[in-house]
Amino acid sequence: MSQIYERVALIGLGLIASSIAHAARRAGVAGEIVGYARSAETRGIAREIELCDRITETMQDAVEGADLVILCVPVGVMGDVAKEIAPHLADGATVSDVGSTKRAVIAAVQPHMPGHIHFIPAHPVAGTEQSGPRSGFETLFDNRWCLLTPLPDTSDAKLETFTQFWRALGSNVDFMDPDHHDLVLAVTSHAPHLIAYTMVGVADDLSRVTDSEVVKYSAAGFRDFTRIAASDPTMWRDVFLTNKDATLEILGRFTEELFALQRAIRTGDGEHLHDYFTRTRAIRRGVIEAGQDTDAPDFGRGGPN
Ligand SMILES: NC(=O)c1ccc[n+]([C@@H]2O[C@H](COP(=O)([O-])OP(=O)(O)OC[C@H]3O[C@@H](n4cnc5c(N)ncnc54)[C@H](O)[C@@H]3O)[C@@H](O)[C@H]2O)c1
Ligand SMILES: O=C(O)C(=O)C[C@]1(C(=O)O)C=C[C@@H](O)C=C1
Repeated sequence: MSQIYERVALIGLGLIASSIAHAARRAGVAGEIVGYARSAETRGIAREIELCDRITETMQDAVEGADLVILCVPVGVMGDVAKEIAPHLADGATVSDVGSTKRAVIAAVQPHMPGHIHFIPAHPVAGTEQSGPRSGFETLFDNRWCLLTPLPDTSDAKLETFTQFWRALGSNVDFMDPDHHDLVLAVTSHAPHLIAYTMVGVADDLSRVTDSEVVKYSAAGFRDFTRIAASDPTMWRDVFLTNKDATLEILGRFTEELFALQRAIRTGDGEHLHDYFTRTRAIRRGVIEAGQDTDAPDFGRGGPN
């Protein structure tokens, strides 16, 4: 793969930035990768593991001369970071982000962007419950979606170059309206995280269920909940505060369905339960048969019942 950007600046050296650094290096798409982290400890780790070609002490030094700048910080501070870097951005640079919500990030960042800058919001739909500069790995984005929510006046040429960048990192790229993005992610990521947090909180509240029992006896479903509930609290606080409407809409619907299932259990309405679980199973199998879940076991094609 050949170089796409001369200098890529990563602001905030956590899971996503460190994965971008590894994947960009693997693909050879950046002439130089420059990183900025606000804490001296993180900068020290980043230097020690040689995460980037250069680690800077200030955001200004990181973005100066960069033709691509990616904001890899929690969504709640995107606006502050955008404001701080704005005067130092190179002429015609592309600025992007990796935030899990898009409408609020656009509202926070766009007003600070000078006219010569091309702001292209992005969301790689790939992650783990880990955080920090050591947690990244080069295959994180392989075969995952990266959703771009370009603004109406985005230059076609800059968008094409940026799309090539994410494809080179291993992602499939798709384009979405920011509000639609936030609604889709509320269903597929944000509400499920809140449900996992709640379920683990409930288990923790039960006096008989000690921490060790939760881990020791957890079946696959609950094990996934505990993994997800170990995700970064700052990141997820910001996700919910910046995707309020869509998350509340989905949680409202979720609660209605949950009450209906609760009622079916109480009244012994096995038919309702069976019909419901049959419908949800068909959805899962449909996804697998359509080839949309590359991680999934082969249940949909004649595997175990
Ligand atoms: N973790 C995931 O699964 C995942 C997946 C896709 C997108 N995202 C998004 O990516 C972004 C980063 O998430 P992450 O998982 O890499 O988090 P992380 O906690 O691993 O890294 C975030 C980094 O930002 C730094 N930071 C926080 N506030 C800052 C500030 N004001 N100025 C400079 N640096 C600051 C933190 O110190 C940390 O190093 C978030 O917006 C998140 O929504 C996360
Ligand atoms: O696998 C995980 O740990 C994740 O939760 C990753 C996940 C997701 O919900 O799929 C979480 C938030 C992101 O914005 C994108 C990806």
